[in-house]
Amino acid sequence: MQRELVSFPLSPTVRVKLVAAGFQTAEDVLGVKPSELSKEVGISKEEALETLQIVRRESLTDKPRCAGASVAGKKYTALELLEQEHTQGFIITFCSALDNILGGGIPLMKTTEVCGVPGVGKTQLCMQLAVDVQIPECFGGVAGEAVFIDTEGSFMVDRVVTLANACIQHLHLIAGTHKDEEHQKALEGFTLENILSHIYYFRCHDYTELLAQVYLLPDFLSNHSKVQLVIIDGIALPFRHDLDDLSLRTRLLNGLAQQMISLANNHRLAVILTNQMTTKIDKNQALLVPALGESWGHAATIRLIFHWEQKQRFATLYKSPSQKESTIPFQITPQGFRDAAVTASSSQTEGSSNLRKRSREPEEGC
Ligand SMILES: Nc1ncnc2c1ncn2[C@@H]1O[C@H](COP(=O)(O)OP(=O)(O)OP(=O)(O)O)[C@@H](O)[C@H]1O
Repeated sequence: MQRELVSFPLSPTVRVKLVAAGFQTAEDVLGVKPSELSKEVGISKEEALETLQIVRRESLTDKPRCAGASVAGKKYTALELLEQEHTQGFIITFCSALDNILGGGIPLMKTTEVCGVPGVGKTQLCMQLAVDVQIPECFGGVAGEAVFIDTEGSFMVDRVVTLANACIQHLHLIAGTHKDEEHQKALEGFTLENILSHIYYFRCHDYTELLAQVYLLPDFLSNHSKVQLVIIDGIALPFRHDLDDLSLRTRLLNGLAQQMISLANNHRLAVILTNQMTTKIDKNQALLVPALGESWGHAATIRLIFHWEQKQRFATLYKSPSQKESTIPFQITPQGFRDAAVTASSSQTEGSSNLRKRSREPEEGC
């Protein structure tokens, strides 16, 4: 890896400082920790992290190019892409209405952002998915593992235990109707202990820790090849409270979004990001919109918005490259994330989601 640092898309100031400090090639930089780089070069920790992210990302895409198989140059026919789409897995949510509007569940190889007001059920979905991703293949699952990055401290292990036990119980019921060896064998490994030990939990207290964690993920994933789901629960909190420099914030967020997209593609896994809602005043109306601004809206491939309508929770598929915009009701039961109890007004609707500002409604009685 002898690519000169001057050929990387770094800011001119950082480039000059790197060269002045004696860093010439990508190889010189990649072995250095962000805090050391910051000290040695005389740049901020954020700039050091961003520099390492850029160099690392560019170097990764250079590798296949050097091997004579450029990623950029690799061509697929539409038929190959169609086959890829058909073989692409999904992680079921245990809410069949949500799975349906998503085309089968949370897709692997894509980034999905879940936005919503506090208490609407974002973390509940994340914890549910960390369990569901482990469902064995013969039960329609992807038999994977999960990485859970928690910026808000919302992860509750007791709750995961409840969700996991409910899932185990559900699979036992299904296995009762398929009394073959494959299902019985798969169930033997699907224990509470195994489920909990295949959720890798990281707590990040600020955006530096979050960026560092994301920066280290490729190495972690190389050693944990069964990980099929990476969750960042609370993407907005570290960036909304600790960072005043808005242009730096945008650059760091763009870098993070790019990193998550390449993780999803390179490791064939699903990425889930949760985001808060914030109030935007538009034509004298207060609207609830996802935090982090409009440019962040392009970061994830799929965007779901969870919201309340009176006493009912709803999920709106707001953005998807392949599925139409739809709204479905859901509920959080003691067993986990589930379909809403059927009522006349809670059937699937297209489009229109009322995301206007309104005070938080009380819980549904479940
Ligand atoms: N055992 C349970 N039984 C029923 N509902 C539950 C249970 N545990 C949690 N809930 C529901 O889930 C809600 C919390 O949802 P969650 O933590 O996912 O919110 P969130 O959207 O992530 O909010 P925040 O942005 O504050 O993290 C609770 O208010 C409650 O309604």
